[in-house]
Amino acid sequence: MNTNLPVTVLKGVGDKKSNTLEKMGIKTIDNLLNYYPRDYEKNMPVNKISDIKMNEVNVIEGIICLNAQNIRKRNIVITKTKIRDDTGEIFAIFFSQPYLKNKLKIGNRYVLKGKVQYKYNIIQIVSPEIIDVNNYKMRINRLKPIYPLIKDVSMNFMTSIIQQSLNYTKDQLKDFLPDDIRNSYNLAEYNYAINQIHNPDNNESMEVARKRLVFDEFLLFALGLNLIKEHSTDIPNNYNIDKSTNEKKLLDSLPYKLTNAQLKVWDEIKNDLQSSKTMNRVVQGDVGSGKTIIAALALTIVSDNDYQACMMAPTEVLAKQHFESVTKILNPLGINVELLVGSMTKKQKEETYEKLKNGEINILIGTHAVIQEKVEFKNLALAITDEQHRFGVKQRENLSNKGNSPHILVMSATPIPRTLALIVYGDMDVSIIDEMPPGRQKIETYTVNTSYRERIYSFIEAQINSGRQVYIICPMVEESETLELESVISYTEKIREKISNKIKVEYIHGKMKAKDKNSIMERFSNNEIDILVSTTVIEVGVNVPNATLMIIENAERFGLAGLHQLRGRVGRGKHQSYCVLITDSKNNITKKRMEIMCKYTDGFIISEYDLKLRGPGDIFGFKQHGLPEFNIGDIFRDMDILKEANILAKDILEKEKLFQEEYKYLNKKIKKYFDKRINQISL
Ligand SMILES: Nc1ncnc2c1ncn2[C@@H]1O[C@H](COP(=O)(O)OP(=O)(O)OP(=O)(O)O)[C@@H](O)[C@H]1O
Repeated sequence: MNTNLPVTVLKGVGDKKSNTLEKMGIKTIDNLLNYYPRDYEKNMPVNKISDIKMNEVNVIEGIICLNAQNIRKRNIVITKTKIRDDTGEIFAIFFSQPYLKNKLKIGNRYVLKGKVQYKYNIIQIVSPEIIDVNNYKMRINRLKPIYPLIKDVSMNFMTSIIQQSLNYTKDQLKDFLPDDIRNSYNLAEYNYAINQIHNPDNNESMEVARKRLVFDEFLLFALGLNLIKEHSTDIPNNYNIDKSTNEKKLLDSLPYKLTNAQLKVWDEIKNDLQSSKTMNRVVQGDVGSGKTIIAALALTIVSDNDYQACMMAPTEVLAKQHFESVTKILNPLGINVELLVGSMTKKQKEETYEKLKNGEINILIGTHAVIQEKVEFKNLALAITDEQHRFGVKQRENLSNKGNSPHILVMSATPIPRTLALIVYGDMDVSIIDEMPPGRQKIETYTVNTSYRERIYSFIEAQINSGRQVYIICPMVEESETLELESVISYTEKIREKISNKIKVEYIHGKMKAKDKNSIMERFSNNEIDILVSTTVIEVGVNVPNATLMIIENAERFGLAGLHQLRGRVGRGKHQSYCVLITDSKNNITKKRMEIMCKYTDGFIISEYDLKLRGPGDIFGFKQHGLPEFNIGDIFRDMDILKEANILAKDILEKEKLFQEEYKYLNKKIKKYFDKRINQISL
C-alpha cells in the first residue's frame, strides 16, 4: 500500500488546495491519515423545524423549496435559500460561497447544522454546515472529529479528504509494531487505531485508538533519541581543560556563596569538560535560581585553558544583559568578553570577526547570529545556548565547523519533573538546580479585577517612592478594534496622565527596533525608568533585581507557565516583591489559574498544575516550553505512556532487536520519523 501518494490524487484537491495543505505540513495521504483531530463533538439529533431553538445550534433536515439566490452586499456574496420539512420552513443564509447557488436546487434534500437566529425580520439558519443526509442519520450521537484548520481549509473539506484517504487505504496499512509489543502493552492494531481516531464508534474506542497512536509517537521518539545518544556520546573531547586559574578568584569575588544545588551542577559541568567525551548537557533551573553564574564559570575555565567560548541568547536584549553581567564578573579577571548582535554597525562587526579569528577575544556573547553569520573562531571549545535553540543536527554541524566539536551546554528555565526531563532531553545529560538562593522572599501575588486600578496606581507610586521599579505587562502593542485588551502604547499614555509626573514611564514591545529596545532596557536596568510597560518581550531572563512589582493586565490571556515566567522578573533581589494579576474573566479555568499563582511560587508545582488544567488538545502555554512538540501525545498528560515507551526503547536497543525480521518495519518508521524531526533534536 503506497501511502506516499500526493494529496492531489484525491477528489477536490487541485494545485491551489495542495499548496495550502502543504502549509499545514500535509503533502501525502500518509500525512492526512496522521493529521489527528484536536477534539470531537457529538453529532446532534435532527430537530423538526417547528421545534428549533432560537439562538442555538440546531440540526434540521428538509427539502430545498426556493432556488438559491446570490445577493452582493458590500464585498460579500450572500447566498439565500429556504428549506422545508413537514412542520415548517426556514431561510438558510451562506456567506462567500457563491457556488452554492448551483448546488442548493429545489427538491434536493439536506441536513443543515447551524445557529438559528431572528434577523432582518426572518428566522434563518446562519452559515450552516451542509451534511450528507444518509451519512448523518447513521452517525447521530457518534463522535465527530474536529480538525485544526487554517484559512481556506474548511472542516467539510478536511473531513472529506481524510475520509477519502481512509477509503483508499481501507485496512491495508502495514502495522509496524511487532505483535509481541502490541500484546505486552495491550495496544490496538494500527488500522483500527487510525480508523477509530478519525471515525470513533464511541469514547472508549477513541481512547483505545489514541493510546496506540500516542505510544507509537513516544516509542519512535525515545528510540530516535536513544540512538542519537549512543552516537553522540562517542564524540571524543578534543580539548584539554585541566587548568582553572580563575575559578576561585571568580567565586571569591561574588557577593554571595553558591547554593549547594549550584555547586553540584557546576561540579557536573566541570567533570564533563575534563572527561574524555564531549559535553552535551542541559541545566534546568526555575526562574531566578542562578543559572547565569554557572554559565559564567564554564566560560571562565574554558578561557583559562586558552580556548574560546560563546554564549547565545534568544534576543538582543537578553544577549546584552548577559554580556553586561558576564563582563562585570570576568573583566576584573582579565578575560576579554565581547558582544555580537545584529544592531551593531558593519564596521563594529568586522572588527569583532577579526579579533575572534586571531584569538584576541576569549568569550563571545550574542544572539544566534553568532553561529549563523560568517564568524570564524580561532579555537571554540564551548557553546552555551538556551532551550528554545538547542542545537539541531544542522546547527551542530555549523558549530563543529567553527570549532572542533565544541562542548555544548543548554540552559533551560522550564521546570519539569526530573523523570520527565531525563526522557525529553534523552539525548543529553541533565543537571537540575533545585534550590533557590537564600533570603528570597515569597512574591506576594494578588488577583483583582479592573475596578481596582486606581488603588493599584497608589501602590505603584508607593513602591517607586521607596526607590523600587515596576513592570506592567499588556498583551497588545496597539489598540485593537475588536479585542478589549490593554495595549502597551495607550496604557503608557494613560498611566502618565494618572501618575505623578516625576515618575518616568516608558514602554517596550517586540515590534520596536533592537536598538531602541536595548536602550530602554539599559535605562531600566540603570534605574533611569521607574515603570516599564511591556508586552511579553521581557518574559524570559530579564534580570533587574531592583524591580519589585509586576502588574499583569488581561492575565487571563496567559497560561500558567507564561505567568510564572513573567512573575519571575521580580523577586530577584533582597526586597519584598509583589505581583498583581488583573482580570475581569469569569472563566473557571482562569479563576483556577489565578488561585494557583497566588498560592504557589515553585515552578515545578506550577508546571504540574499547568498540565492538569490543560484539557485534551488544549495547548495553552505549551509553546513557552522549549520541549519537543508531539502530534498526538502530550508529555504531561500521557507521562506514563512516555515512561513505558522509554523503557521499551532502551530494551529494544540493548537487545539489538531492530535487526530482527519482525522489527524491520519499526526500524524503517524510525528512519522516516527522525528524518522529519532530526533538526529539532540535538545530537
Ligand atoms: N547563590 C546565590 N546567592 C544569592 N544570589 C544569587 C545566587 N546565585 C545567583 N544569584 C542572583 O540571583 C539573581 C538571579 O540569577 P540569574 O539571573 O542567574 O537567574 P536565572 O536562573 O538565569 O533565572 P531566569 O531563568 O529567570 O533568567 C541574580 O541577581 C543573581 O546575581
